[in-house]
Order: sequence, then structure tokens, then C-alpha cells
Amino acid sequence: MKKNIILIGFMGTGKSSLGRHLARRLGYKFVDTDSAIEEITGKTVEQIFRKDGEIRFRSEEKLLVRKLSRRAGLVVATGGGTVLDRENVEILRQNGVLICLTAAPEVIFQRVKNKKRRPLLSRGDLWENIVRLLHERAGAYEVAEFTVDTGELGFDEVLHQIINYLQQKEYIS
Ligand SMILES: Nc1ncnc2c1ncn2[C@@H]1O[C@H](COP(=O)(O)OP(=O)(O)O)[C@@H](O)[C@H]1O
Ligand SMILES: O=C(O)C1=C[C@@H](OP(=O)(O)O)[C@@H](O)[C@H](O)C1
Ligand SMILES: [Mg+2]
Repeated sequence: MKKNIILIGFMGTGKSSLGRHLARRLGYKFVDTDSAIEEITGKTVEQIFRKDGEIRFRSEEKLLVRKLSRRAGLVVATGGGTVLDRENVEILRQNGVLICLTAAPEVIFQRVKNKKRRPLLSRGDLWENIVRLLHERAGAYEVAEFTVDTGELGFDEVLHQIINYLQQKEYIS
């Protein structure tokens, strides 16, 4: 059975945008957990955080992770907080290969500064929020078996590195 390819990493590292391209290249279906949660709930991520609270968002995320683990041949772009939950990691690992995307805080800042749809970054000072969350989450993304720095490399080069790794490990043919 084809393993799911699970992209994890901090906000703005490129999970959603690269995931879509990776899926197209591999001929896999693409699921972005944030978009899926928006479809399921009929609300944006920002609305869920604001009206229902982060706990509600995390429980939607957890339900979705369980559902996705029953499917195969997916590229999944997770949200930056999905793997903070140990159970999510265990479930995703059962039939998935975890790939982490990273980028320096300066790169993340540039990428997210004009986007208003990330509730954890939008209150207070953006730079301080990025630095604090990166610090709090240090270690959380080490559950991946392969990591690519998307700040250093262009889009195509990142895709190339991920595909090379997957081929080398025979996760894809
Ligand atoms: N080399 C690169 N790899 C990934 N994303 C990049 C790269 N260069 C620029 N970007 C941009 O950075 C942004 C990353 O945002 P997104 O894909 O939503 O990240 P995430 O889902 O991890 O929060 C996108 O606008 C993307 O076009
Ligand atoms: O890091 C986080 O806790 C979050 C990241 C977001 O996804 P991206 O990483 O795709 O921005 C989204 O799930 C939500 O705003 C919470
Ligand atoms: Mg995303």
C-alpha cells in the first residue's frame, strides 16, 4: 500500500504550496488539513479560532488526522500545530512518511507578513510571535525522518529533494 506523504513544519515553511505541487508530480491526491477543516465546518480557520477557540480547532484537526490515516496515496499538508499532539504523530506515522519543511525566522516573517489568516501570528508583534512559537516548538518537528530547508532552496529544488528521498527509500517508484 502506498504510504501517505505527510508534510509537517512551522507556519510559512511551504507545506500547503509545496504539498499541492508534490501531489501533482506523484499523481497522489492532495489534502490540506486546514482547507479540509474549513470545508467540514463551513468556517475559516480564523473564524474557528475566534468564535470557538483553539481547543475546538485542535479537536477538528485530531478527528481529521484519524480519518486521513485510513486512506492511502495522499500527500497531506498539515497545519503547523498538528504534530504538537503526540497521538496525531503516532497515527500519521502508521501509514505515512513524515517530511519536515523548515525556514529561518526571517524567511518565515517575509512569507507570512501580508497574510492575515494565521490567528496565532496575527495578535501582537509578528516577529515576536514567530520567535516565541519557534522556541516553544523547538523539537516538535524532529519527529520527521527527512527535513528540507525551503528558505535556502527554490521551489523546484525542494520538490526534487523530497522526491529523491522518497525514491531512495522506495516509498515511491
Ligand atoms: N522555496 C519555497 N518553498 C516553499 N514555499 C515558498 C518558497 N519560496 C516562496 N515560498 C512561498 O512561501 C509561502 C509559504 O506558505 P504556505 O505554503 O501557506 O506555507 P505553510 O502551509 O507551511 O504555512 C507561499 O506563499 C509560497 O509561495
Ligand atoms: O502552527 C499552528 O498552530 C497553525 C498553523 C496553521 O497552518 P499553516 O502551518 O499551514 O500556516 C493553521 O493550522 C492554524 O493557524 C494553526
Ligand atoms: Mg498551510
